Amino acid sequence: MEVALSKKRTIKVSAPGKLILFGEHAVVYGKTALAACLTDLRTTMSIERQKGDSLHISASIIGVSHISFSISDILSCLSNTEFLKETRPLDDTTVPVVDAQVISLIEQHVKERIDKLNVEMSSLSEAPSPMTPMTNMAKFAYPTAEKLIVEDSRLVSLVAIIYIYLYLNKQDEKFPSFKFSMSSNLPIGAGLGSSSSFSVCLASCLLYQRNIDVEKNLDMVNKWSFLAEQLIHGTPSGIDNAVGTYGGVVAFSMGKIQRQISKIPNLRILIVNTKVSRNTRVIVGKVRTKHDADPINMKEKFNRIEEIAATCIQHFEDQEPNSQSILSKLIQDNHILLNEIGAGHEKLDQVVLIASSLGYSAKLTGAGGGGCAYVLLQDQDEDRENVLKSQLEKTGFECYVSGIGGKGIRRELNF
Ligand SMILES: Nc1ncnc2c1ncn2[C@@H]1O[C@H](COP(=O)(O)OP(=O)(O)OP(=O)(O)O)[C@@H](O)[C@H]1O
Ligand SMILES: C[C@@](O)(CCO)CC(=O)[O-]
Repeated sequence: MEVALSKKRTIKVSAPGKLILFGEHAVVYGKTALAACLTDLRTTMSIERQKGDSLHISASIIGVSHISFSISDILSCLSNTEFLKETRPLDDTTVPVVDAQVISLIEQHVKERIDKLNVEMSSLSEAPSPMTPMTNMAKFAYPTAEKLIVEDSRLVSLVAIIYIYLYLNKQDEKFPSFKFSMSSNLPIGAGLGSSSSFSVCLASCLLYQRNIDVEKNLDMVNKWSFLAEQLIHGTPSGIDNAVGTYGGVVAFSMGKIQRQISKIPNLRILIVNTKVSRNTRVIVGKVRTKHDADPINMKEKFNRIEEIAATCIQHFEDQEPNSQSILSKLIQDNHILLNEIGAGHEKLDQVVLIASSLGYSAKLTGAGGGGCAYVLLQDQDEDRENVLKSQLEKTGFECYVSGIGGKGIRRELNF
């Protein structure tokens, strides 16, 4: 495989968010889940080659309007590790791994850079801060023996960019200088796969820059985006990045897509954001604690969740003309089970209640604990839908309409 640096100056791609129809959390324990990519909610990223010795990152969506890192500074903070010396040809057999020591050093470097920038900026009166303060100071722990605390939720994305950039370019003598820019119309940390769409874009841009034709090597995108997801989430099942990479509607279990579902009915779905911020890593950890305390009971619930997903897949494949009432029941049952395993939140129940008072079914989607739910809309009853939307919005929720299915990773520039 050709791994020379691309001569193209700018690479631009987009990747979709995802909607888990059935099976979140159970999928982390090897069960089958059903998920679809969100046609109209996407993250876009571009990488531009530039002169010099820096990585410049612009990502207002996560509160970073602009920040730059000197590549030689990053390399010198890793000089006592083996990471840069261990080079392997970049082909589809390379399995990227999370190196806790390297991650820790990069993270420290990122923090120091942010602190330095903040000090510099605060000394300039009236100057806009490059780092918008975030109110939600989520705490993360990496999936290794060595527990690292990252105090700011944007930090992990910067660490992921630097780590995967180094990984994919370390076989060269000279590291290229890039400018990364990203934007998104997905809500962040709301269960719609904002992190996976970011991860898929990051992997694709960096692979394109290595001259790898991403559209012909989706398995590589999936593998490298899974690495970014591990940095952000800890122990993801891989469903989110698989949907973002391959697109469509998929049945996923045991780390891979088992089936692309081609015969999907024309589902009309309303996505409702409770605006309760939460973090997937934390909610997955909470479910894990419950599982470890009572594995038999939790496994039984995961089995029931899997049965729900399997019933839905069967209905889609059989092209049942009257699947609405069956789907409604599956949605209600799955939501109850998600509450029982510890993924619920009172605001999500409020969405379900409002929906059911008007004859609709709804369930949480994604990790839960806040974030989003979806409502299955029915025949075109515009008046009733308008009442539903206005009641949800009056309660303080935000509604989105998006198609499901379609393309995963997509080139946005003809490069
Ligand atoms: N557009 C983006 N650009 C850079 N980083 C992002 C972007 N979107 C998400 N992230 C990273 O992902 C983290 C949020 O991930 P999290 O998994 O909690 O939310 P989610 O992906 O929306 O939810 P879920 O995994 O349940 O679908 C953010 O804190 C940030 O580090
Ligand atoms: C909660 C979860 O099942 C879905 C998050 O979008 C976690 C995962 O599969 O990695």
